[in-house]
Amino acid sequence: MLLDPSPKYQRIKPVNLVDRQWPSRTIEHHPTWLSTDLRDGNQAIVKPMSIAQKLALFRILVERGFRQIEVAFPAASETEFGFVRTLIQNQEIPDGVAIQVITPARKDLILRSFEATRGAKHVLMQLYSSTAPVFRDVVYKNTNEDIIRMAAEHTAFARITAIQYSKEYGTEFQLVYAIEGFSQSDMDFVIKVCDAVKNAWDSHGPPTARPIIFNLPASVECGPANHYADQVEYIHKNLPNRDQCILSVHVHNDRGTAVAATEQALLAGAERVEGCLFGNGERTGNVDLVTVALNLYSQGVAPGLDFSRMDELVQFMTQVNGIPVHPRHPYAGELVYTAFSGGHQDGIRKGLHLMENSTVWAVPYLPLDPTDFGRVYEARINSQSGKGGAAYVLEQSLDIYLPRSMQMEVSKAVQLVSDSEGRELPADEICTIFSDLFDFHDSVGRKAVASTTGRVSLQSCEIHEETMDGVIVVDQKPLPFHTTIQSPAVIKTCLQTVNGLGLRFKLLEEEQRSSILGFTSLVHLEIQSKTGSHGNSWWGAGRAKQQPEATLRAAISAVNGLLSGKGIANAGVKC
Ligand SMILES: CC(=O)SCCNC(=O)CCNC(=O)[C@H](O)C(C)(C)COP(=O)(O)OP(=O)(O)OC[C@H]1O[C@@H](n2cnc3c(N)ncnc32)[C@H](O)[C@@H]1OP(=O)(O)O
Ligand SMILES: CC(C)C(=O)C(=O)O
Repeated sequence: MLLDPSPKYQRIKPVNLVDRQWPSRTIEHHPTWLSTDLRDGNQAIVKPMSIAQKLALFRILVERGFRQIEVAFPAASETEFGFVRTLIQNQEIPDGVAIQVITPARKDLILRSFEATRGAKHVLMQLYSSTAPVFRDVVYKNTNEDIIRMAAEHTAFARITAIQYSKEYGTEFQLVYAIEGFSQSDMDFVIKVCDAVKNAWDSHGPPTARPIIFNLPASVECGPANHYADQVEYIHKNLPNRDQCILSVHVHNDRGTAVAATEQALLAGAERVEGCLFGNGERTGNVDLVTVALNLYSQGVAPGLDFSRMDELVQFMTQVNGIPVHPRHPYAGELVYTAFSGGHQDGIRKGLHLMENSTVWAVPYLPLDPTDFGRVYEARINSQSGKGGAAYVLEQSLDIYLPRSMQMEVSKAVQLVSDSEGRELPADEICTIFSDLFDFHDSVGRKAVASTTGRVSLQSCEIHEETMDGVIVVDQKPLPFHTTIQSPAVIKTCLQTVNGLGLRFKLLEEEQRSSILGFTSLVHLEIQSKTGSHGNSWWGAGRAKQQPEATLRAAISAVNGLLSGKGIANAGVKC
């Protein structure tokens, strides 16, 4: 790299825009979208798509809501030409969907493009030529006058050809004129070219119902997004007959600001956006239509495109383009609805709980609801995670909702493993850690059933209408019991049964919850010394089809935990 890059790289000269309006506007409606996945996306991949692949993608684009689709560069190859023919001959283009094809301003290629579209209903015929000095001097090696003449002549040729093909095949042709290199051009010169194009189109046939679309690309994004918006606003304000034209933008992502440039251009007066799904396309790609659309969605603006089955789309596009979607890609990446860090997990979990009673999305760290796109929020647990993350995993995996002190104990145990082993802990392992820690008895038997290794276990229990009988084994000695089924009575019976151990247990708290999985009980006991002084406390967890059994299992688990030396130091000595 150069210490001083200024002699090599010249700064783009911003347009002199007086009384700029776009910064204080907001976007209220979605633009007209055009997907160029089958053209710009396809011209920039190692193995361009086959006709079958293009057809599958075309159907997906239609299904996801695109009404304008650039399908090919027909003059490029037999495959491109053949694809357009296939679409038309097989009647693949639904009513209301317009196909776009692109051609350079060269008569033979324009003709070939018209030939490809024979018989289609509504065709957007996109011609392109450049107004940028670097193209004029390096590629065309001509003058500004030549550029204007070239644009006008080829537009006139396209108009005459369009009239002829319309007569023969009933096709409605709409002109799209792309000013290649727009953002590197002088804006007054762009206006001259656009004006010449419009005059050529209008003067070579009767008025057309569909307005000309002027496509204003950042063919190479080489200036800041705000400069691009200024350029678009300049055209918007100064183009003659502005109300008879549509302004379209087509931004590449060379500076990584294609989305910002597109959004700002919409504020500045653009009405139509061309781009690709997930930002495919030449070099750094075209603007990502998924991001632009979902940025609107996140502001409460209906985007007119459907991304509700995001993973399917990612999978399809990855396979057809041979280019993966980055795990952190906005809205679509594998990791964008995932939190590893404790603070984020805590905020998201609290937010999701509050959303159960709210309709306005307000979840910290999650700008949108992943379920809108067929995704779910994932808390993934490593050494950066806190209690909220593990608690969320248990809620999702075991349908178990822990009080704060239990969460803290689980978190300590999880942290011990994840930090010492330097790895992520999968949900199953977290369930096992929890089950082992709190001797979780799940007699419903869904997941993670801890085997009872404690001194106390439940051998049998039978629940009648009002009472419960059974046998608790204490140090291998079976002890029958009989109790009413209310929780305090059940816990009391359990504690009386284990009295023979010579220890005193006191009930501190009990929590119950029912769901389709059964009843879940959490019992918090304190162990007390013979003199009655307070010792540590510990929780037990139990689940069963009937509440009294769940409570009994939880009480036994808590006793076992305390007997094995586990304990939260509450108020006194560790027993
Ligand atoms: C910015 C964009 O993405 S535009 C789309 C670009 N996409 C593609 O190029 C994919 C398909 N392209 C092709 O199949 C071929 O390049 C073709 C059929 C268009 C032309 O092929 P060739 O005749 O072999 O020309 P080649 O590609 O080597 O060079 C381009 C020629 O077109 C000229 N040209 C470039 N842009 C334009 C234009 N907008 N209008 C007219 N001529 C142009 C160049 O000056 C050059 O002319 P030259 O041969 O007199 O120097
Ligand atoms: C020709 C236009 C549409 C284009 O693809 C570009 O300039 O990038």
